[in-house]
Amino acid sequence: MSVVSTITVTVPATTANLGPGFDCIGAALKLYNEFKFTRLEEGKLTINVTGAEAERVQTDESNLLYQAFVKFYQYIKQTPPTVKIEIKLGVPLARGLGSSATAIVGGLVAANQLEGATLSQSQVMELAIAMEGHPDNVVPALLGGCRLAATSGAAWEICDLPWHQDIVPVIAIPNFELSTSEARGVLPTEVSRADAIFNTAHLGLLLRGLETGNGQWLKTALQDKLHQPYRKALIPGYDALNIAAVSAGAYGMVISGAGPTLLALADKLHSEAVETAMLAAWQEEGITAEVRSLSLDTQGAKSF
Ligand SMILES: Nc1ncnc2c1ncn2[C@@H]1O[C@H](COP(=O)(O)OP(=O)(O)O)[C@@H](O)[C@H]1O
Ligand SMILES: N[C@@H](CCOP(=O)(O)O)C(=O)O
Repeated sequence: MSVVSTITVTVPATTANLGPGFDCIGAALKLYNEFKFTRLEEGKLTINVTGAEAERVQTDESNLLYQAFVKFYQYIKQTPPTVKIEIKLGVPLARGLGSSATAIVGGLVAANQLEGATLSQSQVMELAIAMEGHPDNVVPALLGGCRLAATSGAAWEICDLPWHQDIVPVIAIPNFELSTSEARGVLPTEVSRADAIFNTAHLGLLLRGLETGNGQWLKTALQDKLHQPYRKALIPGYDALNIAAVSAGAYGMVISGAGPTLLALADKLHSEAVETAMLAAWQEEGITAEVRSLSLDTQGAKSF
């Protein structure tokens, strides 16, 4: 492929962890950020952002999308070109829906496409994981679907996880932010053997529950002892939404990524009732939220 002057990349939101899969599984959702890069022959970096909360995104060299773009050129040992960047935000910022992953993947994929696909998809993926520090949001953002990532030394084994068509992700996005670094800051550095065993068993059950749609398995599987017990205090209304979602027929509820968005899994018959119940529960806490059912994105980052 040849070097090009303009590229547009769309990258899906993600919901990472899915309860017991802390830092190793995540799914891409049909909700997107769009990034357009245009090479400039002269002038300086310009970044234009549109969409909800656009004013919260940096428009200088500290912009995460641009940092990922530069990282690509550092990797191939070249000077980055001057570019104009246009960002259309569809993924809410700092809500646990992988906005940072979209920026990292978007910057790397755009640079790679501008340079004629110099790097393989695996190389781009490894750069993205190294930048984000964990694989569970950048991997589905890049590849789509529900993905498990396991490391083997420096290399990564990525597994595409079957997701039964009747399982609907219902996401409840509150009107407040929670940065991933703050939500990681409350986690203990060591866990007990009992908690490690608990999560190992529940993750195994989750994978089979997602594949088969077995509601009984999902109900048990969506429990976690590694991150949610510590993080839920950062999310007012967590217990009330959990009770509301399950009472309305959800299999269970978890924190999406590092939060504060909450994710319920339900079957198609109950997803609407679950949406209504979660919204009402947050309203009772005095919190404005947006609640919607989404489907899985299966394509990941796309460029054109
Ligand atoms: N589209 C974007 N362009 C540039 N930077 C972004 C974009 N989206 C997110 N970011 C950066 O990532 C930060 C949010 O990252 P993080 O706390 O990990 O939340 P999230 O759970 O949404 O990934 C934002 O405050 C911003 O600095
Ligand atoms: N495993 C990470 C996932 C963070 O995802 P994000 O969508 O909040 O960026 C964590 O739980 O910290």
